[in-house]
Amino acid sequence: MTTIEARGLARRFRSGKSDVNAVCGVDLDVAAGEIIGFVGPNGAGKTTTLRMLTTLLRPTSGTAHIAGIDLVRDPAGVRRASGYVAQSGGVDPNARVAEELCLQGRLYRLSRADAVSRATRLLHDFDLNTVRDRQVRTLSGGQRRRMDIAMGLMHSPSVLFLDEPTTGLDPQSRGNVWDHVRALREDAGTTVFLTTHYLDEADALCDRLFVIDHGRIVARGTPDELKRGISGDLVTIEVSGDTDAAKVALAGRPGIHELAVTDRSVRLVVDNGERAVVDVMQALQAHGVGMRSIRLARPTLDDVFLTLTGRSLRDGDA
Ligand SMILES: Nc1ncnc2c1ncn2[C@@H]1O[C@H](COP(=O)(O)OP(=O)(O)OP(=O)(O)O)[C@@H](O)[C@H]1O
Repeated sequence: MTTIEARGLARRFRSGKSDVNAVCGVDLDVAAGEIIGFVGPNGAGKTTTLRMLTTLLRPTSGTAHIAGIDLVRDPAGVRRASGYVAQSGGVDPNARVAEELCLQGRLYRLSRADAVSRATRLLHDFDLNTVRDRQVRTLSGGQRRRMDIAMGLMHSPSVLFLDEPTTGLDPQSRGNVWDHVRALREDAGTTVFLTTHYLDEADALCDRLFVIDHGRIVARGTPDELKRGISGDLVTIEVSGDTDAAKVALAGRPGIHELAVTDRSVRLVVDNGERAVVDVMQALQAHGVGMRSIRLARPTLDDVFLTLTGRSLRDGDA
């Protein structure tokens, strides 16, 4: 089932005398239970797209449905079906954690009893029980971010939008937030659509990525598909015998784009690394060529990003 569907979604801003086309006709299809990463350099149009999908900003043109509900015709319905966690959560720093969660539930018209029971569940799920009576301003960065996410989940939305959920967190807290995001999908089948500036996060956490640049989607696919789309995988084989014999064994095999022989090793650029490793081992064995080691390397998402946008995400940050 498609949970997020957008067609030709666009937003233009008037800036002085000129127009800024922040988002220029974005199509999105996200299935229920997917974790989607929305990545792009600074100013690419991520936040503007997210603000449209969460009804905070009206599209200039295009349509979108969230959980089957029309964004423009029924924005209140979309807000009931989805949760949004902004970059800086709008929580009162002096409020107490459990009380603030209950208040959020009441804003979504949960009964008092339902709000308490939902808050109790989320405090448990997000490891916040020990800080339930603390003031929000006393929380650590990771606790604070987990609380922001819990706030977005009080009304049990089927879709959760997260704007840079781990920015500024230390590696351990980031890993912890990832675990909680994964658990949302495992336990409740929640669809998660997140923006991130961390390509390792996109790689480790997301099922699929949409790469946006200059307001347009320039690539989409699983992290592996995107990496493969760049240049193929790299297989390096160290042979114990004659490298020329290895070359004869491997030349012209399907899926191998490039074959280079050095002193003791053979270097291949291949379509699909896993498949090629098996194929290469069989071919060498069949030709009686001994092998010391075989190594598979993939282009990183940084390579993908650089190729697609001409910028590294890190440059963008700088
Ligand atoms: N209210 C506005 N008025 C004029 N231009 C705007 C407005 N909001 C955004 N823009 C412009 O639209 C473009 C897209 O901005 P957006 O904030 O969506 O990018 P982003 O991908 O979220 O960037 P970042 O990674 O820096 O948060 C930018 O050129 C930005 O300057």
